[in-house]
Parts: sequence; C-alpha cells; structure tokens
Amino acid sequence: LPQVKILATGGTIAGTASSSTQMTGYKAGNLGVQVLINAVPQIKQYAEVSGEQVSNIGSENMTDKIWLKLAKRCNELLADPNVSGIVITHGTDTLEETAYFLNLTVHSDKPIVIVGAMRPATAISADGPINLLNAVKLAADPQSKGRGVLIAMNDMINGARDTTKTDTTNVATFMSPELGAFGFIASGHNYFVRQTTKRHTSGSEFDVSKLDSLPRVDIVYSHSNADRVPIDAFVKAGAKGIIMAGTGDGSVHEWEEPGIVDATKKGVIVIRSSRVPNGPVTESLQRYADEGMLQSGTLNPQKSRVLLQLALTKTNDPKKIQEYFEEY
Ligand SMILES: NC(=O)C[C@H](N)C(=O)O
Repeated sequence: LPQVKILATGGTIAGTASSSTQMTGYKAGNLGVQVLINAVPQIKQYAEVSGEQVSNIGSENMTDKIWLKLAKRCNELLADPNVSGIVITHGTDTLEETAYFLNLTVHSDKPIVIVGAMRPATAISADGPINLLNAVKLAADPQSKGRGVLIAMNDMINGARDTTKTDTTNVATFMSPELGAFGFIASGHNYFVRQTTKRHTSGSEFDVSKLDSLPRVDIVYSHSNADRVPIDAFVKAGAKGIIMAGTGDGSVHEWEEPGIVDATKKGVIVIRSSRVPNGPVTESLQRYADEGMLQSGTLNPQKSRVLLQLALTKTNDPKKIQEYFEEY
C-alpha cells in the first residue's frame, strides 16, 4: 500500500461541540491527529497512514510560522522515496491561503492534498470522515501527481490557486467559480477534468528552506468613503507590501490614492486586487501605473498577499513582481 503522511493543523475537522446538532460556536482544533485517523478505519484499505500534529488551531489563527513549518516538513517528507503523498487537515477559514502557500513552496510532484470540514467531528452527518477518506485516497492516487496542491472536500477536487471559500457554513463551500474545479470524486473514483497552466510546486522558484519569517504584507479593503488612514497605518507598522482589495476592476478611492503614492515612493509594493470574486484585475487607468501600483490578475486579495510575501523574499523590483503575478 502507498504510504501517506497526515499532517494535522486543527480546524473544524478536529472540532468538538457539546451536542450532535450544534453546527456553529463549537471548539475548532480540539482532537488530535490519531483520533481523526482512528475515526476512519476504512483508510487502511487504501494507504498505510501515519499522523503528525503540526498545530491544533482554528485556522482563523493561522500564522506565517506555521506555514513555514508545514512547508519545510512537506519538503522533508516528500524527499523520502517511501512516502507517496501528504494529506494536511486544516480549518476552512484560511485553507485556501495555506494551500496556495504550499503550492508555491513545496518542491515535489507527489500529491499534497488539503482537507477540512464544515461540521465538527461530533455533529450528526459530520463531513470530516468522508472528506478525510477521500483526501487519503486522492493522495495515494498516481493521477494526482504534478497538479500542485489539491483541495478535496465535498466530493470535489479543486486546485490551490483558484479555489476560494464561498459559503460561511455550507459543506459545499470550496469553489473555483470562474476557472473551474480540477475534478470530482464519485463512486470511489477520482475523475480529473482540468489542470492549471500556472507554475507551482516543482516548477516554483520560491524557496523557504532557510527562512524563519516572511515579509509583512497587509490587505486594505476599499469601500465608499474609504481614505488613506489604514494605508498610512500599515506603512508605519512596517508593511513591505499592501494589497488593495479594490472595488470593481481593482479601483481605489481617490482619497486612498495619496496614501498609496506616499507608500510606493517609500518602496512599499502596492498591488490592486479586487473585493469582487470573479474576473481579472486589469491594468485599467494609466494613472494607477503612474502612481506605482501593480495588478493582481486573477488572484484574490488573500492569495495576492501570499504571492507578494514570497515575491518580496526574492526581489523589490516592481517589474519582476508583476511578472510573478502573471506566472504564478
Ligand atoms: N470550518 C472550519 O474549519 C472553520 C474554522 N473556523 C477553522 O477555520 O478552523
């Protein structure tokens, strides 16, 4: 049987509530990895699994430190010829960010599958056990190789880059609304229908093996009446990059612009992304480029933050950083 390592980080999949009908307000990240594995004895038919506890937190509390620990551990484990693949159990709130971070920092073609749950382990019809079984089967499947980090939940197979959490509570939450899922799981089989054209995993140039921190990058959400106050505050706090979760096609409020101009003059990289879930952020107004802003293309604000953090570990050159946003 293929050897699959399960790295547990917490989340609702390891969450417990006081009754089987309690679906919100429970404690995420409460059960250990061995309890999760023991709850799904069927796993043993498909893979030889062993677990490691990396953290046990609600993923709203995810940190750069845990990301770095996870990436380093994945690289170590996948370098072992006996290991076929990795499953990471994770809370759903920031799952897409961790998935994209690992997509850019784990250098292996072997399958890496991230999985979570929307209902705590104690719930009636908990989705964790079936999601975990599917994730292990996907990580043990040679078809999953070379596709980058996969997100397996609710019988869907999604790619790390283009997938986002779309529903606060429904089990059908992870979607790639515009660019489409990679495949689906039905009747015990994995069906792949597409793959990304963007660089990832063994094709990625980002190396965190010698890092123990990442550059500070913050996100500013635009809205009616928005002004420069948060931009100035982030620059003062030491931000090396700012992602504008702009309106529409990455538009920013004219009252924010003087703050952006001052930030880019100080060498802070400012990227226009969008609070709108679909559609690319284009070059748009010439004025935005003149003010030093770059654009995120099809990456949402939280993933733009991940890429900019990694980009800034290599360069401060805006032209090179814009290229990264096209390639990754
Ligand atoms: N469904 C979940 O996992 C939500 C939880 N707050 C978490 O991200 O850890």
